[in-house]
Amino acid sequence: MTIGIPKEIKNNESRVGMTPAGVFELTKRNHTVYVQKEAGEGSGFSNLDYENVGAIILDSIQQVYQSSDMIVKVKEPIAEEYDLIQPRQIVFTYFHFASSERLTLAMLKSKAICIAYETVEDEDGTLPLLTPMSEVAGRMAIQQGAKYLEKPIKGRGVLLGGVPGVPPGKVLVLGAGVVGIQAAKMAAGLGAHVTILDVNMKRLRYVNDVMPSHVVTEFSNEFNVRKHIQTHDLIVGGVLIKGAKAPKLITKDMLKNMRPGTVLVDVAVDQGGCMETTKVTTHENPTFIVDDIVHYGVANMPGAVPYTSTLALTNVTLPYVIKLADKGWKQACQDDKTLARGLNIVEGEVVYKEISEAFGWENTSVN
Ligand SMILES: NC(=O)C1=CN([C@@H]2O[C@H](COP(=O)(O)OP(=O)(O)OC[C@H]3O[C@@H](n4cnc5c(N)ncnc54)[C@H](O)[C@@H]3O)[C@@H](O)[C@H]2O)C=CC1
Ligand SMILES: CC(=O)C(=O)O
Ligand SMILES: [Mg+2]
Repeated sequence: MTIGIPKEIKNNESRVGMTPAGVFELTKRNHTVYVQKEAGEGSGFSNLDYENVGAIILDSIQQVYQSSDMIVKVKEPIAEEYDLIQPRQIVFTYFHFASSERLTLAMLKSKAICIAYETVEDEDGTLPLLTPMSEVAGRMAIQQGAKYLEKPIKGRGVLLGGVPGVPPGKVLVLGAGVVGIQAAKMAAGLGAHVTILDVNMKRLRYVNDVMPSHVVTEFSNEFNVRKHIQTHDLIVGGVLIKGAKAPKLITKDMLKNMRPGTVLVDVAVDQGGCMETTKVTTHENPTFIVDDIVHYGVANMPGAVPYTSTLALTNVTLPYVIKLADKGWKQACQDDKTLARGLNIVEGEVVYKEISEAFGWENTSVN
């Protein structure tokens, strides 16, 4: 198979879809790998690093898309990339379709096979290709939140860890999944008081077992959310309903009950956000203010730490890339149900029901 690795063009996205180690595994199996010039630079990989393991470097993104049966990348295609995608081309990347009707329509029109990292799902319901990036984003949420709590950038002016004689800051984490647990762990490590909410009692029991006593679990319901937003300095949104739009746990009317300078880091922004006033932002311009509340809505948080994130992502994607390359998508998905759950759009048809539901569509195909 021919496999193409384009350079990411989303704002401040420095990850790349494959490392030289991944290319090595594919060329060893007689696949051809095209890498766009400088695609790996932001993650510390030169053109020569790729050439040394048998990749062919192409000058332009157009050449990569035109030459490849399968595109392996990181982020969802952005508007400039829509027309590059070819009918029956496999595109293996994050898509987050439920948050963008425009992207969904463009991919339907392309007649490509869109396999979304974020819905590849193991038998036990875990998401092996989302997990490492959620680990990164959960940890980063506290780093970012701590920074935006500083007064010069309109935060409340609270030091999360406090100091001797002064109580620590308070962090509220919505969702005790991968993002939530990593955020709670980082916040607890800084000495902050942490409250973590989920609707899944198994997750809360687990958190209660493994976290120190200044991480307190509570069931997630509107009453508890309304109560805690009044007293917490930093609120991290990490809820997910697989493949679907995130539920809005913090509505606009609730902002007036928060103290000015409270910081909201809505990590779930890529699935539409779990806070009503969330908007997608970029690393260049990560925050905005609504009713004196600081909002952070970067949808590619791990893109800012590519040296860590590219390795963490490609560690988990490579085994599936190899299966797709060796067998083609149909056979690979027949043989591996985990991978098959990643199929979102196939040649003009939505094959993942939460996506059609997100837009209220009954008909799932275009002609
Ligand atoms: N902005 C970014 O750069 C990144 C965003 N993400 C996003 O972060 C989100 C969370 O991802 P993960 O932690 O991996 O998901 P996960 O599936 O591990 O955890 C989600 C948790 O939300 C809980 N939940 C569902 N409804 C809830 C409710 N009403 N109240 C409280 N909890 C509720 C679930 O029970 C689950 O424990 C996803 O949308 C993911 O795409 C992940 C990585 C990077
Ligand atoms: C998961 C995701 O959207 C990201 O890593 O950017
Ligand atoms: Mg994202």
